[in-house]
Amino acid sequence: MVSGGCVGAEVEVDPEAAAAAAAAERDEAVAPAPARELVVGYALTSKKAKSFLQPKLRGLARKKGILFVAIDHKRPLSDQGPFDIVLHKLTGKGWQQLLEEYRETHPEVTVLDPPGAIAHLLDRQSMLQEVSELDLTDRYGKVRVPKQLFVNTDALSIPAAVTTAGLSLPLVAKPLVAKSHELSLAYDPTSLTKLEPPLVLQEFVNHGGVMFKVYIVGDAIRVVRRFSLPNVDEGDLSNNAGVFRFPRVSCAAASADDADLDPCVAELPPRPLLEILARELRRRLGLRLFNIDMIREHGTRDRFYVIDMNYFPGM
Ligand SMILES: Nc1ncnc2c1ncn2[C@@H]1O[C@H](COP(=O)(O)OP(=O)(O)OP(=O)(O)O)[C@@H](O)[C@H]1O
Ligand SMILES: O=P(O)(O)O[C@H]1[C@H](OP(=O)(O)O)[C@@H](OP(=O)(O)O)[C@@H](O)[C@@H](O)[C@@H]1OP(=O)(O)O
Ligand SMILES: [Mg+2]
Ligand SMILES: [Mg+2]
Repeated sequence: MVSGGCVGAEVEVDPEAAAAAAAAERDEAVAPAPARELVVGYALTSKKAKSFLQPKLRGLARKKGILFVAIDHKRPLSDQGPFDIVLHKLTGKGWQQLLEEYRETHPEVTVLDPPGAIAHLLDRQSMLQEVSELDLTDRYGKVRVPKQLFVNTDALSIPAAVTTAGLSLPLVAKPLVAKSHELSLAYDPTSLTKLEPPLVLQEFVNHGGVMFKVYIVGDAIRVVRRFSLPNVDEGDLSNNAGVFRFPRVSCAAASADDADLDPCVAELPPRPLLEILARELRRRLGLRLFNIDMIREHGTRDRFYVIDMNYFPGM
């Protein structure tokens, strides 16, 4: 290993690492070169390209014969490439149309994922529909969606609409557009009239302040714990009035993987349950690259709720 990051710093060589590097070089020399490079065209914002295409990933990919090539999203894709895979997370209408045309004329290219399927996750009204229809119950647990209501009327009519729909306070108010992360918590009927539709109101489910982020990449599943909002009790309900805004909570939340947590709260959802859920959602949504935010209802072992899904999230 080489220590000292700045130019002119003294370089110290770790003999073990140097030997390993030399061995790897030898292996590379004798290993057969990949038959052909796999070209992955990517259309991402510069922020996303930076967070996703880190040097380590590029290096690993190169070793496996995978090359990442930036796509110019303003030019027809047929004039670029050729690509084996197109990886994208841009939302403009012009881009969507270019991509659809390309999909029709290039069925041999894997587009990750079809724009129509992604659109389903970009709207919080349709986002959780498949989880709700799946209504998964097996011997490992149940997976539900919190009761929710889409609101696109005058804010003054929200309390009545909430009563009619049978939703209980507190409610999490989420902007309809999933790219917006300006969420809030409303404890009382009056604060509901201060919200700004269009939005989705979701019953707040107590879950002990820990959530599970389940990442799905094709057949692979990875789960991590993150801190989340704490439980709300009866006292909080009677003592709090107003709208509590909590923008970008998931970005602020630290990983809860190494924390000293109550095991009943921290236990990861059972793997077989996640496998069925991921397989079914992949099939029903037609997506291969997304994540599911899950919580366990506090005081239960096996009742889970899906509260959010994101296309091509930060991994
Ligand atoms: N129904 C709910 N019950 C309890 N807590 C919730 C509920 N919905 C959201 N939360 C809490 O609020 C956080 C943000 O909600 P959500 O994940 O829907 O927002 P988001 O802005 O789409 O997040 P992301 O950055 O993951 O896209 C969750 O991570 C969780 O801590
Ligand atoms: O950059 P992007 O637009 O993809 O931002 C995504 C972000 O990933 P990044 O870390 O790669 O930026 C993710 O963050 P972490 O959960 O990993 O903290 C997550 O918040 C997604 O919900 C965001 O996607 P969006 O909901 O806005 O589409
Ligand atoms: Mg989320
Ligand atoms: Mg989200």
